[in-house]
Amino acid sequence: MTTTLSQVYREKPIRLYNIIPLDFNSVRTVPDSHVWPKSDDFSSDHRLTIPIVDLEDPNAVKLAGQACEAWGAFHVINHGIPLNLLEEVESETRRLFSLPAETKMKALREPDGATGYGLPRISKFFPKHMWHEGFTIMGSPADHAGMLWPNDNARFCYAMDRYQKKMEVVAEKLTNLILESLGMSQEDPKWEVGSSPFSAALQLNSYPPCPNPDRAMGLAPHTDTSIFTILHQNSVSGLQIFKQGAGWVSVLPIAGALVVNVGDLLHILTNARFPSALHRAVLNQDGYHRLSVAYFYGLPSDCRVSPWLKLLNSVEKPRYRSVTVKEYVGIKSNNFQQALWLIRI
Ligand SMILES: C=C1C[C@]23C[C@@]1(O)CC[C@H]2[C@@]12CCC[C@@](C)(C(=O)O1)[C@H]2[C@@H]3C(=O)O
Ligand SMILES: O=C(O)CCC(=O)C(=O)O
Ligand SMILES: [Fe+2]
Repeated sequence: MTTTLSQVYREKPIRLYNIIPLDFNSVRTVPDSHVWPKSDDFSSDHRLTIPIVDLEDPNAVKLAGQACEAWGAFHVINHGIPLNLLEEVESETRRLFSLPAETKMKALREPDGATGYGLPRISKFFPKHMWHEGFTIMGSPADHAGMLWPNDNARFCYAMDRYQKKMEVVAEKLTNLILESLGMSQEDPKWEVGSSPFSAALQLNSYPPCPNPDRAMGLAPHTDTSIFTILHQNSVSGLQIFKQGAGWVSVLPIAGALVVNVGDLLHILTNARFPSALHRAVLNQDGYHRLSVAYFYGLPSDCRVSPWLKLLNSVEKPRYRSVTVKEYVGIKSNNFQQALWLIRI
């Protein structure tokens, strides 16, 4: 029997304190639980930018490979997602987070669950809470959406379902692009799983206006556990990517473009040639509400990952041992930023 991510999380329950977001509509000051130490510097370099890859450009393969190697991230344009679908998903996301706190609490993620409303899973690793509320969807959003809007969830569900279907197509295109950039073919990866080799999740993120954006954190630094993540952000900036040698770099929104960032699974599969991008979200200084929608393209829990043999030779040896996704998620749930280091050979 295959293990789902929900089953993996069932073994790692999270305390309610680390799931329940603040009632952002009623707070006028930042409570101590959300004030981050002065030593945390949220500034970034605005002069550098991640590359832009145009999927209709004949050079897209080369550019995507270079971007993954140097940045672990890039903007993608001409991706095939209609602008009106991005707008609709954004407006349904806003509608969800604008609900009263007590309504959102009806769809609170279970302590041992994977989906629903709540703080990010990484909250338990930080002494302070984040100025963030999220809603996680895996497959159909109908159950939790029904708890929020018993009679009026069709529009939300339809938008999220349609978005996930279209995103899967973009993710497949990007996978082929990435494989090609590594000199591999679509048949080269031996995923060792059943009929559907991939699994995905959608994360709706909300960063409400904050009375003291210099001392509160939107989303703390982390890498994603995905192969890669495809992010839509609204027109409010906040995303930053850490670049070796340069520090934190802002990823300013480009209308209609999506941000792709390399996750830990691709890091392992490429033997760290495409390193997973360390990123965070800081808060807007001008009191705007920031929203983002992350599509995590990953592999099923029972899938085994190890560096692709085709990328190895007598000089380049595997840096990571073989792990199942389930095992890796388990290691990350306990050790967070040390997870890749803990599976190195
Ligand atoms: C598939 C997933 C990736 C994610 C954990 C999750 O089950 C759903 C939420 C995702 C998210 C979003 C915010 C940052 C992050 C590290 C977290 O705490 O929850 C990611 C998780 C991840 O990539 O590991
Ligand atoms: O909101 C953002 O810009 C980043 C979101 C993110 O990193 C995530 O959902 O994993
Ligand atoms: Fe992320």
